[in-house]
Amino acid sequence: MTTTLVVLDTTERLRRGDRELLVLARSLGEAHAALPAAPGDGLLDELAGHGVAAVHVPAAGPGDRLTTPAVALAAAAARAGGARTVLLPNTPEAKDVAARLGVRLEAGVITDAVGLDTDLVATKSVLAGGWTTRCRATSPVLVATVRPNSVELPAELPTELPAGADRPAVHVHEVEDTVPAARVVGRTELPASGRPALGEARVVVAGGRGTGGDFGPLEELADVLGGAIGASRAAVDAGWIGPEAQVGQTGRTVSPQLYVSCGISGAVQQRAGMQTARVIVAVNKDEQAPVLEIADLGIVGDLKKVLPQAVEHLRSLRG
Ligand SMILES: Cc1cc2nc3c(=O)[nH]c(=O)nc-3n(C[C@H](O)[C@H](O)[C@H](O)COP(=O)(O)OP(=O)(O)OC[C@H]3O[C@@H](n4cnc5c(N)ncnc54)[C@H](O)[C@@H]3O)c2cc1C
Repeated sequence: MTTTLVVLDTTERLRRGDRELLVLARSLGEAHAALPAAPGDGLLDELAGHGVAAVHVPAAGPGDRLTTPAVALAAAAARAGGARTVLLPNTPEAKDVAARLGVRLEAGVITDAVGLDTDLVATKSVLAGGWTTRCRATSPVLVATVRPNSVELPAELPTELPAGADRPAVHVHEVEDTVPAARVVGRTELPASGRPALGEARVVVAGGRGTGGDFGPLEELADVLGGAIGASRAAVDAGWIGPEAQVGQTGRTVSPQLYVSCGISGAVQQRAGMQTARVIVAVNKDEQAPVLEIADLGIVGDLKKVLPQAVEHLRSLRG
């Protein structure tokens, strides 16, 4: 049975994106996980529930160094476990780890995957989302970063140790990390919005110049749907919303189940960040807007009228 190593950056609970990687790893064979520090029993139980056979941790925590500790650990864990595939999230930090890990393991690296089949053929959305391609590494080891919301999760998600199951074996690695690295000199917490993180949200409601700067109706819709708020660059440049909300070529890439585009024309740079959404709903008052070419459902109308109606309808459906 081949082994797949999943590189996670949590030591507490699994997030949805972590679970997707673990489900994908199990579909390929035996799953191992690399964690930045020793996990608590709760996390070990969750990992056991996902069928993880072994957990790899460093003898010393990551300290204030960026990237290189994770690379050193993942390389040691991949070698020790004989991993054929290493899976990581699709975050900028994890892509940085993936690139360096590819060098260390002499592995082919595939980023932005939206699927990976049992023959290790990855599906990618490329050229600003205009093409879907399939590719495969010719090296013995594959390192891949996978976009969130690419893997269907089972309806029942294990959160505790299944009856009769053992906790995964924990392997501690003395990793030598002598490579020069950037150091963390300070941290600023983003204010909590109560909404899911944009990169992992299953629903994204995004606004552009057409909002005129009023994101209130979008926030109401996002809250009814349990979604995150995104934005076009025009909205960010206008100062209506922070840059962390920007979706597109120079912003975040999102791949939610549902992307509701509101008052966004659908320029190619915006599409680059959202075209792999499973369902795209666009609200635009211009029936010629390019976004309507890629929308599964297009609503031609003023978002200030359409969105409150949608919110009212959704609320009435939920009683
Ligand atoms: C190098 C580069 C990188 C870029 N990166 C990004 C990026 O990462 N993300 C990004 O988004 N853009 C990016 N852009 C900018 C991109 O080209 C567009 O300029 C931008 O996406 C336009 O934003 P918008 O659709 O909100 O605004 P507009 O293009 O002005 O569109 C506004 C839309 O709102 C509609 N509208 C107006 N009023 C209403 C209303 N009341 N109700 C409903 N609809 C209404 C209009 O019909 C129109 O379609 C980049 C550009 C460059 C050159």
